[in-house]
Amino acid sequence: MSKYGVMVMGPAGAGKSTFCASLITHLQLNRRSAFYVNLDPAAEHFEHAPDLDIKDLISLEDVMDEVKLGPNGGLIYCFEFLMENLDFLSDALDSLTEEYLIIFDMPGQIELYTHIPILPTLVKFLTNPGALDIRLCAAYLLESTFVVDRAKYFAGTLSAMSAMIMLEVPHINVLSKMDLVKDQLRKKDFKRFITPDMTLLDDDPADAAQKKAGINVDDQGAGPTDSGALMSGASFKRLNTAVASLIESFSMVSYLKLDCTDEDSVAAILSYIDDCIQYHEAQEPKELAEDEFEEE
Ligand SMILES: Nc1nc2c(ncn2[C@@H]2O[C@H](COP(=O)(O)OP(=O)(O)OP(=O)(O)O)[C@@H](O)[C@H]2O)c(=O)[nH]1
Ligand SMILES: [Mg+2]
Repeated sequence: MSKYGVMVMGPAGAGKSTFCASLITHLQLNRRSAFYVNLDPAAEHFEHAPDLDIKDLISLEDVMDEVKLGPNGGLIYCFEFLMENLDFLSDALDSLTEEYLIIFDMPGQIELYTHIPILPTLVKFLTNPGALDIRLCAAYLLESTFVVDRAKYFAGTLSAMSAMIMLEVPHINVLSKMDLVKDQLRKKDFKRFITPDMTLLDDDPADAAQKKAGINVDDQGAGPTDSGALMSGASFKRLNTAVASLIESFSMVSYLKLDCTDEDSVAAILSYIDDCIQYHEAQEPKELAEDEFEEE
């Protein structure tokens, strides 16, 4: 029997846990079952108590105390420990029926999504048809406030693309915290950021600010120290242009918009997730209880 799940990923503070909480609330309001798995060994506060918490297996605090690692090395240690104890996941998830949406709340350390092969192995284990057989969708969140800084936006998009290529499961990319940019950017202007392309660099507000400060951003021949600062000047612009061109040529990333304060927005993201994993196709028609039947 297939199971259904979504793995919520993205950089630190992107709004992953908030989205998981809004998603669970929305599922509950729509009489759907959620199973919330916290895989962040440092997470302390939850709006909905996790049904399964990695901290019951290993906590970052203990690792940092006992193995004397820092927070990032400690996180990698926790995940390596999880990979050696996968029964912790299979024991809890094995009995779930196809009615459930299993929600994995991931940590925000970016190295987990880019250059360490732990996540692909974990995803392979979760989706293996001979074992848990979870139809999994990855949801990669990026903060919508990043659009104000083009360099950040393209760097974030590159990390989303890297996660997409690495995981090989259906994937959606989401610009979170839309309520924070709604007033600054008109809908029409925001549309440009849904599909990243190089034209977004044409009117980079950072260029104007740098020109005002007397930094040369246009000199094609300028070297790496032309501006005196590493994150500005012509060479930095060339780097951004190269990254933007790479993203455009792959043409893999486009974004959905999410505002967790708006239930319709959460519902829209859920319907994309449902489509990706074909959740509805596996559901048995539900019989209504007598009082619900009368209500209908
Ligand atoms: N305005 C606004 N704030 C949000 C939204 N989503 C999350 N936040 C805030 O952003 C901060 C970080 O949110 P989290 O959900 O903890 O982010 P996270 O990605 O789980 O963070 P880590 O697990 O630490 O990587 C919190 O202060 C949230 O209240 C949103 O849709 N709108
Ligand atoms: Mg979190």
